[in-house]
Amino acid sequence: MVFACKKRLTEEGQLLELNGVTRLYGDVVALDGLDLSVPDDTYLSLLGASGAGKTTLLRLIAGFEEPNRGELLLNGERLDGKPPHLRDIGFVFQNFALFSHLSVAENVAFGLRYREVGRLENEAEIRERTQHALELVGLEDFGHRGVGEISGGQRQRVALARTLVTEPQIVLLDEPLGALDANLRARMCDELRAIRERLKVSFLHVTGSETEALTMGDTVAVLAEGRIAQVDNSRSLFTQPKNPASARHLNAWNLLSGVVENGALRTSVGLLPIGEKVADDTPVQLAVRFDDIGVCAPSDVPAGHDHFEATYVTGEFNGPTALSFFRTPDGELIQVVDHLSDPRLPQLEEGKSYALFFSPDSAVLFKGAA
Ligand SMILES: Nc1ncnc2c1ncn2[C@@H]1O[C@H](COP(=O)(O)OP(=O)(O)OP(=O)(O)O)[C@@H](O)[C@H]1O
Repeated sequence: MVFACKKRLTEEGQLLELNGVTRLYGDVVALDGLDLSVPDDTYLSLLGASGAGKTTLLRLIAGFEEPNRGELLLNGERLDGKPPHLRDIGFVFQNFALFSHLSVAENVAFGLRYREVGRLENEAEIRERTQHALELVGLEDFGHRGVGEISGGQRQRVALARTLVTEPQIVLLDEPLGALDANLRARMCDELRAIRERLKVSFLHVTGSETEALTMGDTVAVLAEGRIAQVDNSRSLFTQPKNPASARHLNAWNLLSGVVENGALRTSVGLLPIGEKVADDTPVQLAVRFDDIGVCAPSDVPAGHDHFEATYVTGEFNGPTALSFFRTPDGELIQVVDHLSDPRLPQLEEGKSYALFFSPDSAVLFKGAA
């Protein structure tokens, strides 16, 4: 049995489009004129900090809430105003929301038996579709078990099967790995991607974890202050963030704010040269990645590098990488990453001042206030 293809794309090949979507809660602007396109047959990660509006966005797409302004289109047809059960959209909740008194198979079959539109009554067909959905998520032998008799990762897969059995055009996943322990999370990352690739249904996966977003998504969208800051593939986003909001969300870039003065950047750590011509008094932020900074004695800065001084505060050993924290004279915290397989940093002494140096080519300049 093959799940039916109900897709009819817009001319641009977009499955889901959000145009100027705004959602207000009293004075709180949860989404602020947000634009987002989700192509067909894609895994899109949506990365945002706590309170950025991730859940609100999913709830609007699913139809649990309506926007104050803007439009949502699925296959070119307006979604806003349509009740959730008519939207053809699957939703996997963070806590899985399974029925504890029903078996795995009955949880999956629930949507087929009781949905308002297209309800199935033929038991053989319900059984066949349920079994197929369980096979898709690798749980074909678990249908008879209670949901209390399976592991966290298996519960996650039951929640996914329960959504997939209804053949949605797109599946929304709200922090789907949040309830799993770290080892299981890594395994489920692979499984979710594999299931999606077999099905060719678009997944929109929201998460606050940059590693999860970068690992999972063919494309990653960064949500900041109710808008999309950048949409890109993982590598481009990580290596070339286009604005400070994206850089901040990647948890891999130091940001130094300042103002251009005689062709250089006046920052809290002193004057830093900048590669491009920018008018004086322009507010600018300079971003340098944690792993592009070297550390040495102030007298040993290698030629061709920019540098500033900061005091070593402490280090954090994470296994393959070590993170070192420095504080600039006016209190900014700077992070430097060293890789165990290729260590670059000298022995560091707490409270001692060092030169933090970087190649001007590795720094990214953002014009505009912080
Ligand atoms: N029902 C509500 N009433 C009032 N404010 C709300 C409501 N729901 C969300 N908000 C506010 O809207 C903003 C976005 O909330 P949302 O839950 O979408 O964020 P989130 O990115 O999912 O956060 P988290 O990762 O912490 O779950 C927050 O400032 C939140 O406090």
